[in-house]
Amino acid sequence: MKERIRVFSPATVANVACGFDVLGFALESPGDEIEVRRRNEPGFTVINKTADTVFPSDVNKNTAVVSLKAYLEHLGSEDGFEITFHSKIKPGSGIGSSSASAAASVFAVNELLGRPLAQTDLVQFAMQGEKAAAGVAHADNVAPAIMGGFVLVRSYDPLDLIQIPYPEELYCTIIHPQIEVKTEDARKILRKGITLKDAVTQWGNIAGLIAGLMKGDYPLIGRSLKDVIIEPIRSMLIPGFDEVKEAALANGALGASISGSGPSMFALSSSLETAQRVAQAMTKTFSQFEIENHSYVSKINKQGPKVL
Ligand SMILES: Nc1ncnc2c1ncn2[C@@H]1O[C@H](COP(=O)(O)OP(=O)(O)OP(=O)(O)O)[C@@H](O)[C@H]1O
Ligand SMILES: N[C@@H](CCO)C(=O)O
Repeated sequence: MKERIRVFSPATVANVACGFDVLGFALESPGDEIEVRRRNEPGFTVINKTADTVFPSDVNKNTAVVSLKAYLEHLGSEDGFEITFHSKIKPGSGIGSSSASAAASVFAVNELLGRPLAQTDLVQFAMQGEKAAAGVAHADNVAPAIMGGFVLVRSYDPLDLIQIPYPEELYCTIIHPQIEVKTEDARKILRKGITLKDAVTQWGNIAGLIAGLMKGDYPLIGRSLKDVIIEPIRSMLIPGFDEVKEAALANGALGASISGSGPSMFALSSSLETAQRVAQAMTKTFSQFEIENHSYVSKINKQGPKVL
């Protein structure tokens, strides 16, 4: 039996504008890179070998360990593991930093143990990591991180995850301003109730987005990438949000919104060239607000985590 394994686990964009808590997709890059080694005794250790990223090494708080414990408990295993982080998405970035780690550890150990569980069945354990990080076991980051592509959380109870086909030539631009927004905090500011009018608009858009992805209908995707419920509130935490979004649309993006709970913003485009132009325009606009930021342009990740 193998004693160690090194894996990559992808960043993810949750919500995708109109799909709060129910839709997300995975990116080819960036992601977390971890090595998992079986210990000779029970228990867990976390080693941070990243250059400058700070995240909890406390095994009760790190999402990689919390999710792994839930997975091992399910298997009735008392094995212990050492987890070494070689690279890490910045926590609080809005591109699924906590979920990439949660997905990475359960995927890695499931591989080490000879795949006792199907990949989709790992999502429920990674959700426990999200609960530790955000206070809520939302699945819209961990499900795409583990399954790849676009994943719809049709239901939480029972958990019903649907992979949504999408056009091959879809590219994502991410702009990450150097401010931190914790998901836990960004959830507390949301209104608890919504009007029927907003609900009708929102479910029209989420249905339109799913249909647009499945049909490869770019104009429909663009018309549907709208959020009248969450974005108007959370965008107040992102200086320059309206201008940066406008810059993305003016440069050919199909649509743009907040990635997860922010502060990162995402835009979808129908070609690499457009996605790169959109990245330049968004980053330039953020800079006008004197906010340091960096951008990523990525294809959609098809497979989820991979063994390195
Ligand atoms: N392995 C880990 N990686 C990153 N953050 C972690 C990890 N373990 C625990 N955390 C905690 O999770 C929180 C960051 O998660 P949070 O959901 O707020 O941000 P995110 O995952 O980058 O964003 P989003 O979920 O909006 O995409 C921080 O409080 C951090 O301390
Ligand atoms: N659906 C979650 C995603 C966090 O990345 C939220 O918006 O709070």
